[in-house]
Amino acid sequence: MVRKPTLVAGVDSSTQSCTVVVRDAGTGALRRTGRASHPDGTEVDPEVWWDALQAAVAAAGGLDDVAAVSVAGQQHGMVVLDADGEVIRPALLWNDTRSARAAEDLIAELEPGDAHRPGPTAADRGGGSGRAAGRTAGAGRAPDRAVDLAAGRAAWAAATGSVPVASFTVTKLRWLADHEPGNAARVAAVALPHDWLTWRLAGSPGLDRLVTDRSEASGTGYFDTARGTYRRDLLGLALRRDDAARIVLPRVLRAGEAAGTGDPGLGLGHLVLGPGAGDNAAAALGLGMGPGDVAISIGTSGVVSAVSPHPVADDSGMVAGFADATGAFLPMAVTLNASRVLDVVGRLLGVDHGELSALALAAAPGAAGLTLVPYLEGERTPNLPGATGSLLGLTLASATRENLARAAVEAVLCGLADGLAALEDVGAPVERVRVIGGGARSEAVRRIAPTVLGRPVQVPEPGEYAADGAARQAAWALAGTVDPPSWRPAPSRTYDGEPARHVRERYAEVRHRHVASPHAR
Ligand SMILES: Nc1ncnc2c1ncn2[C@@H]1O[C@H](COP(=O)(O)OP(=O)(O)O)[C@@H](O)[C@H]1O
Ligand SMILES: O=C(CO)[C@@H](O)[C@H](O)COP(=O)(O)O
Repeated sequence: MVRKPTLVAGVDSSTQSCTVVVRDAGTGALRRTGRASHPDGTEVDPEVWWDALQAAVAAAGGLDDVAAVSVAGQQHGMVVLDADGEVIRPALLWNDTRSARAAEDLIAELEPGDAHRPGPTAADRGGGSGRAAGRTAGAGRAPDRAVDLAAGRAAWAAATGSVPVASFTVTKLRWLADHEPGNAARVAAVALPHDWLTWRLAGSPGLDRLVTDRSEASGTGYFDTARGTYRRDLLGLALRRDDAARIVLPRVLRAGEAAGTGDPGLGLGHLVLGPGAGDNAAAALGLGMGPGDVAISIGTSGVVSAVSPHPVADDSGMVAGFADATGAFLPMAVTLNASRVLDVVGRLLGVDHGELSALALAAAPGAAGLTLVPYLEGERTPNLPGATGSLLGLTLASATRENLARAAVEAVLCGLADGLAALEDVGAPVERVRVIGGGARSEAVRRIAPTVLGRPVQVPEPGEYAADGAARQAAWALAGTVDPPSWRPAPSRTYDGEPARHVRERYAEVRHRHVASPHAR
């Protein structure tokens, strides 16, 4: 009798869509996929993610014959739950910049003495001491602008591994406290998109059954990434609550640790649930990344991430010191403007992605001096949440469709090249660079990337690497082994090209002038 292979599923609940892959647990071979769209917007009712997940599962042929599932998701989104487990308000996503001012306030409020708080925090024991915790109790204190922001940035980097920006959960919680104090007072638990979806798959049991993993916890802004412990004093500081010890935070599972089983009431009782991960950490697992490997993901966000055996803490805020899904670290630089820049320029030109790519490749490097500063949604790296975009260098000669298409591709890649340089500056090992995400489907992106980055890039065959990583994690949780299963890495093609230094130099100069100008904001 031929034994049926064991199947596992991986979910990627990303900004624009939900993707499900079903793979062979032993070999990693792809069996089925399904996809459903998410709505536009930076404020979303989590229920739509649940609906999309179910639609994507159905499109992937269901989970009846699947033994384990794990969920990867867009990072940082604030899902606040009341004591009954009900969502208090729509989630604020990673690309919602309304909490930019809150980020600045929080930076100003943390002092160097608050950075280290080893072991269980005072707040964990139900009390509060020290300056940060004291300010928690003294909720409402206006931030002192005289406090040195540089010292605050250093204190946050030392405390959590990252300097908070509007994307981080901690700043969204401060925004909630300042703008919706009634909602902030009702918060009984804070989850991230993937934590919440895993909890829903388990049947929405008690809040104490919420789980997460290091990669996600490290993106909250209230987790000490190097030590692997929550900083409840920072949670209380953000929410202006002195009872932060009572707020439920998802239990942080070990890499590969099972999160229990699915809900029998939903027909999922046979499923082992994996711990899940942030989408970038899941993609690293899906690509089989190790130290020296870098992934450049061109999705809604532009992400440059590298696996590092050591934690990273960058005071400048260019690099976020996150964790990965295997027990190591995943420092990353993240831009807000990536694939959507190509989408919008394609729309302006009235062309689809293929035609946009052909136009860009028909122009010369540097687009005859036409340079796009692509801050169409503000920007996160560098931290310019209020910035706008700009197109400079228009002349009778440069104003062509080809040059505009090229300027868009070069702009996205220049932002990512700056991120790669920032990772190298903080000592992240950089040996092999791979380009993934929806934007990597563009021939122009693939061919122009090595010229802008100044090094060859590998482009794995088009795939759903975050969902694949989640599937590998599901197989890992099912096997209960120390290491994840060995799956054959996806074949990739190497792209190389003559470095075009002038493109980055011109971009840097134009960007600098634009950001300094009063018209930029
Ligand atoms: N051939 C292509 N060229 C450029 N961009 C593309 C192409 N195909 C898809 N995209 C873009 O990629 C994005 C989706 O990529 P994805 O990595 O799934 O994003 P996310 O994870 O943020 O949801 C969309 O903005 C889409 O328009
Ligand atoms: O905020 C970050 C990482 O810090 C983003 O990378 C989100 O995780 C969203 O990812 P995509 O939907 O663009 O893949």
